[in-house]
Amino acid sequence: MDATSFSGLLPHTVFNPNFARSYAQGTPLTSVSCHSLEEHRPSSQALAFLSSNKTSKRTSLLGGSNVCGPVQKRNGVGKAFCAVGLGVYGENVIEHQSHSHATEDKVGVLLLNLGGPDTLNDVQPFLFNLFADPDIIRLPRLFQCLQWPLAKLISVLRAPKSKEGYASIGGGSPLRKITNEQADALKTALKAKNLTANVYVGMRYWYPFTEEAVQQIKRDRITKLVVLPLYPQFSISTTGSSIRVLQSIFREDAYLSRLPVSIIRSWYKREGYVISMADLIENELEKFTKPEEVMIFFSAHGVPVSYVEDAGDPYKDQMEECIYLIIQKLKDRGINNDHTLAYQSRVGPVEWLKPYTDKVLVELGQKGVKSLLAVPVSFVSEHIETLEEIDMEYKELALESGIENWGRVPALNCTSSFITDLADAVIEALPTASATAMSTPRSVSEEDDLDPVRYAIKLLFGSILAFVLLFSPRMILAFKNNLF
Ligand SMILES: C=CC1=C(C)c2cc3[nH]c(cc4nc(cc5[nH]c(cc1n2)c(C)c5CCC(=O)O)C(CCC(=O)O)=C4C)c(C)c3C=C
Ligand SMILES: [Fe+2]
Repeated sequence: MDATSFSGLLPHTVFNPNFARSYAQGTPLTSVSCHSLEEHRPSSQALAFLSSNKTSKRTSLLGGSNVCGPVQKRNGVGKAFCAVGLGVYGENVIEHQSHSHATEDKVGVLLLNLGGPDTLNDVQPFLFNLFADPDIIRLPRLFQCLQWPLAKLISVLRAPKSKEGYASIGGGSPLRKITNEQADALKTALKAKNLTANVYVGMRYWYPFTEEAVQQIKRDRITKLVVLPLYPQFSISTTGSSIRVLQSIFREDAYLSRLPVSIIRSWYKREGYVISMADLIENELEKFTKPEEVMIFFSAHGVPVSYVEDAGDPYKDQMEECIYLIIQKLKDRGINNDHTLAYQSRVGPVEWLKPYTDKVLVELGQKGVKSLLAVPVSFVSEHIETLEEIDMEYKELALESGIENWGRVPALNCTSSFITDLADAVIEALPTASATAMSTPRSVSEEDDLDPVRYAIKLLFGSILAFVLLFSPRMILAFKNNLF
């Protein structure tokens, strides 16, 4: 498990963005924004804000600061980590006395998740929030003032296609309900292990937003916090983005910036997780007439190649290691099926991790594979990409391509061995008395954005570049090919 503990004051070093590749041991974050709930409001309000409050601190509009705090230390698990910042991992460790004198600790666990639209009306504003995230659409620095207009444009254009998907799975995302159930189950599992804790849910792009969860944590006067992103593998676009938001909230608040916090940044190596996945696979294999002939097809959520190659996102390496561990566990049980890994859910005109799920399914069918078991592996709840993309789109494609027997491993959801293991992970990660800083200072670029003249210059150049970018042949082609 890869966990990090923090509390206390802010580090004061701004790092060179050229160091951005070194994600290997740290928490990858891009621009540090002075983030607030405004960013999450439905797009019309967000855009109104864009035009009416230009000198505000909401520097995510211009984003792209590529700042890293210098915090790095060895945690209890013996792994080096970086507390904050875009892939830059300095040696300085800043430790502070935490709230360790509290007579009785009040433990909180914050589950971070992506969030999903509750209804079809929520789809476009949800997509706006997603595309407005500089960790999802990573624009070159000069273009970063386009983040919101671009998010508006893409969300409006993509909404009809997404709505169809959500309509086909019952009119909204099941993520909120399932994550709440996981939170309840985790609380019970912790209680069974003699740890009384409040478990909170904080979503990145829809309700209940991370900000709301953090406000509740403050109201409850929590004295120790464990942050558990519900993504087994770390990616800039998932855990990285959620932690960036947390850091910016904590940075602005005296109480929170002193709260001892541990962040579990990835947990795909945990024995309990690997066993739970192997159990689910074994169980589904048994439903086939000839289980030993089934191809185990891991389908991971993709990310753009540039995340891995330019920004040092450890996601691909972690995914490959995760698959290896699950396969080893199956082999230990005498299950030696063929397996393969492919990446799904590509969006936009750039190159994503390969091979692509749809292409591999067709190839396997053409090669004569007759039985296939799809295993979603980036995420622990059912959601649109399992229920619609895999169960409907990919199944249809596979059957058309010659595959005759199709199965799909369910998401872990509230599987008890999995929840019990999460409880162990939380207990192992409980922050100790001394901890390092959670939040980063504002970046040079952010400070620039507080200056109206510099802001106006950036906006002018940004608009010119926006024009060029939006009408580039690549973007036009991407829209034509339905890649948004
Ligand atoms: C545009 C870039 C995207 C990246 C990068 C990305 C990474 C990523 N996402 C998940 C998990 C989920 N994604 C979900 C929804 C979703 N994601 C994107 C785009 C990117 N994701 C879009 C446009 C959407 C909206 C749905 C759609 O229109 O297709 C969800 C929520 C699903 C739900 O039920 O509501 C999850 C979960 C991971 C794990 C990941 C990187 C590793
Ligand atoms: Fe996604």
